Amino acid sequence: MVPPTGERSLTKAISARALRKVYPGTPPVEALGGVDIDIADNEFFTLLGPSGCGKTTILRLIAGFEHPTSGSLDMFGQSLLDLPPYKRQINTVFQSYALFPHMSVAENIGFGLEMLGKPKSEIKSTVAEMMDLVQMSHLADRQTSQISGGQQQRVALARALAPKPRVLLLDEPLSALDFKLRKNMQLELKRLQTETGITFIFVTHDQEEALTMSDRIAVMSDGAIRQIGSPRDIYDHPADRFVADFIGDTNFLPADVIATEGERVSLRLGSGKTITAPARHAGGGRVTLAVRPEHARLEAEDSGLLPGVLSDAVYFGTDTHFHIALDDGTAFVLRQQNSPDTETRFAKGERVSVSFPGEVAQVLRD
Ligand SMILES: Nc1ncnc2c1ncn2[C@@H]1O[C@H](COP(=O)(O)OP(=O)(O)OP(=O)(O)O)[C@@H](O)[C@H]1O
Repeated sequence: MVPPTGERSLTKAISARALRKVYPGTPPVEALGGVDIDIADNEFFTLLGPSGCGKTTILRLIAGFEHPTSGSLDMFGQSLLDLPPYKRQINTVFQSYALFPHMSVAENIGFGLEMLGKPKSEIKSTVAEMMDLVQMSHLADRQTSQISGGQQQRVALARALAPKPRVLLLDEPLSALDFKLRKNMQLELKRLQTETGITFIFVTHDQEEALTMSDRIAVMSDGAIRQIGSPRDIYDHPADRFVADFIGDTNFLPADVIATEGERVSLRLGSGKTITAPARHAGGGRVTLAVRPEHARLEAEDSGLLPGVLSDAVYFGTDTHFHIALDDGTAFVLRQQNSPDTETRFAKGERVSVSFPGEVAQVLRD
């Protein structure tokens, strides 16, 4: 049976400690430099980062296609390291769906179960259940060479889910789909994860995909994890400059700490004006402030925090992006939502200023 849906349990599906992988070669490549991760049972967990940061290596270690150089890797409390891939109760969905083109949808979905030697009646009922789950029952007898890319993706998912793995690994499974289909499949994947209760570990370099689907995200760079948290946590409270830059758009402003009081700091901005902001990282001196474009306001020259010149205003339908060349030499982008009664108060070339509440400014360590 498919595991029951419901509250995510705190059982650890996957737990890695000091997980390190060096690929041999001249010179050897350290793909993972000692990573700690805990992924909860029934969690939609995403590994997010730029190309080459080590995401796929983590999946390959979990699947058993590669062996770690050092460190531990457990699944539901038991070490995976001496278990061959076929004994791991883990399945993988690849970017290339790797379907058999001359087999029907139903035959493709049942293939893994046949290989496992399951009885015919069980295969039949599981295949029917899986086709229903991915809404492909109406195309059961169609060859997979004669269905669309999005439909092939559904079949690949159904085939991977059919043996009821405890953990499903998904390596950029949506990247071959066009924009609209990808959006639909994002919702679909989240639904499948919730309905089956299977732990999904999803790899992507697309931050929007990660934000919309995941319970938690691990942001990676250079074989290390920079931050693990909920999408909101990572967007609103990036741990460092890399995360703030990689997730969404951010303005970076230089500032000097002039006083620290408990968890708040007073900062002097490039314009000489001061603000108070929450400080999650101790330390004084020069810091970087990160301010999201949608958290700032455009104001008249004298009333805001940072004066400058409005260099461009780009209309995007739902919102307008204002580009401001600040007097201290920093470029700032500010985003304002449009509504039928929004009127642009400022013209290009006009002197303006930028304001934001201290609460929304993130004080970053570099
Ligand atoms: N078999 C291999 N032999 C040698 N180096 C490898 C091997 N596989 C991966 N690497 C290197 O290890 C590093 C991490 O690769 P990995 O495939 O895990 O990254 P990734 O984050 O999944 O990247 P992408 O998004 O491009 O798939 C890269 O520098 C890559 O070149």
